[in-house]
Amino acid sequence: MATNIAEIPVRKICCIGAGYVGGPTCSVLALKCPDIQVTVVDRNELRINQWNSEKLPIYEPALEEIVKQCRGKNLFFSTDMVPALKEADLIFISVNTPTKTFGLGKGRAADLKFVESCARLIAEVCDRSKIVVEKSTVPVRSAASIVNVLKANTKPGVSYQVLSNPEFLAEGTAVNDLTNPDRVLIGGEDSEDGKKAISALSWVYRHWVSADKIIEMNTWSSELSKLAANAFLAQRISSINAISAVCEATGADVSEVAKAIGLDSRLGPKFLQASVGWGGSCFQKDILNLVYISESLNLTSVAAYWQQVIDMNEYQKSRFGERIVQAMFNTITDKHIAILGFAFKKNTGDTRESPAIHVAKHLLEEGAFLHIFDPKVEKAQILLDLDQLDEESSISIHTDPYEAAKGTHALVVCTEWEQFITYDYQRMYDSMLKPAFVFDGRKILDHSALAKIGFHVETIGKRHGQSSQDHNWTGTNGI
Ligand SMILES: NC(=O)C1=CN([C@@H]2O[C@H](COP(=O)(O)OP(=O)(O)OC[C@H]3O[C@@H](n4cnc5c(N)ncnc54)[C@H](O)[C@@H]3O)[C@@H](O)[C@H]2O)C=CC1
Ligand SMILES: O=C(O)[C@H]1O[C@H](OP(=O)(O)OP(=O)(O)OC[C@H]2O[C@@H](n3ccc(=O)[nH]c3=O)[C@H](O)[C@@H]2O)[C@H](O)[C@@H](O)[C@@H]1O
Repeated sequence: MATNIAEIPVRKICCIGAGYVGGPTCSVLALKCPDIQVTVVDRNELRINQWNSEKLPIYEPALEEIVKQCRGKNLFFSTDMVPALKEADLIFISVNTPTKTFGLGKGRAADLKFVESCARLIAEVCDRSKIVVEKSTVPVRSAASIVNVLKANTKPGVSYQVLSNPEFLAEGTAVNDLTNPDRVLIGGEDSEDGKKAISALSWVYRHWVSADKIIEMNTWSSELSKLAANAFLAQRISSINAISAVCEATGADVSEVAKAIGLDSRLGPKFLQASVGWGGSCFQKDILNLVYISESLNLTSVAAYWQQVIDMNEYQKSRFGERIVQAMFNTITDKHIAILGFAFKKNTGDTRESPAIHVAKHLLEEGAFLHIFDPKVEKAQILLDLDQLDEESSISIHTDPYEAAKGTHALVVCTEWEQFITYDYQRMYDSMLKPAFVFDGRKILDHSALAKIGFHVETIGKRHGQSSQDHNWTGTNGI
């Protein structure tokens, strides 16, 4: 007889995918739910070995302590997927959903092959009913495909409920975001079994999240909300970055403009930090996915609107690289440049879609030698990102920022690491070639202090050498 979903108590959870989402999410889940056994499985043996070792595969503040506290008690990492899936009452699918690199939708659509292979494996091995939760970010209506694959391969007497439960954590603050989420979305089928499955997952979150933050909705709304949230966040940064270009051309200061905008309570101050451009594994791929979905639905104006958010980001990254060359007398051939920060943001070692990659490649193409320092990114990763596996001659990777700066013509800040703010820039200046430049792509340094030392300073959204009352510029409209 088929097990009814209503009869499934959640005692054991299995999560497929031990990445930036699966690892931290399940670690916090295990910490907050001592009555639930959580097993994170992955086919990548190296990654699983790292989760079981002293040095975790990813860096996230406070994560190591949680893993150490729960691992071996109610938190397990394993490559042995079949028993973990068979035993679980609830399964999270938390695998990567990258942009397709070939075939229909190449360069834009999300590749769901990993999600589909999880659904196939679940149906093949499980002999009792389960709740399957889509944690990965997926195109709207993906749950329907998962249901189809499960139904077509299900063993007799077994049934599934598929829920959408997108993740909103940001890297570098994952533990805090998971512990204190703004909201938890749970999308499910509008049926009795669907509602029971939603209640079961809701019960898991209720161990530490208050009921008012757990939002139940239809599956498609939940899937689309995730793509929309990322698109809105990236759009805000692209918007302030677009304004930064206007500031540089007019004498306005983007920090002052951002402050003024953010004080409007309807807009709020967050995600208005102008930068060298946004990076990370998800904004680009999720917006491309939204563009592709819109085009597929013949919503061409909608597609063009969101595409512009990406185009503006490309423009910003290129603009910064060009500005470095221009300021250094229009040539950087054979010049030595130190790059401070290679991760896509502070407090992570992740370099996926990092703007630093774009800037570094631009400088290399112009013939510069790069001296790169990042507190958390491994040397091998930087060389891989810059396609420099065989030939290292134009790049040196440093473990000390002062060594990276020594003998260079310029410092280029690509990541907003807090320790960069308090470095001894006089010491760096003394060891550099003159004139010595600073290009602050994150607007984190004290520019007047740097100018006093003798640096030529350039930053985003502000003219070089501009005083706050410089009103001499005359715009093209004569004002
Ligand atoms: N990185 C982030 O901050 C966030 C990511 N997301 C979404 O979460 C999903 C996962 O992202 P990440 O954790 O960053 O990816 P990731 O690449 O770090 O980890 C995914 C893991 O899944 C494993 N995997 C893939 N197919 C598998 C299979 N068939 N069987 C077993 N293991 C398999 C891979 O080996 C990899 O270790 C994506 O859809 C992403 O868009 C959502 C919110 C935040
Ligand atoms: O789906 C995802 O992967 C996640 O994507 C982002 O998180 P993440 O990419 O980890 O980091 P963010 O803090 O959003 O930063 C993204 C990029 O924007 C840049 N940024 C951010 C804020 C800002 O004001 N200016 C700015 O340039 C950051 O430096 C970084 O390069 C979202 O913030 C998460 O909610 C979401 O879950």
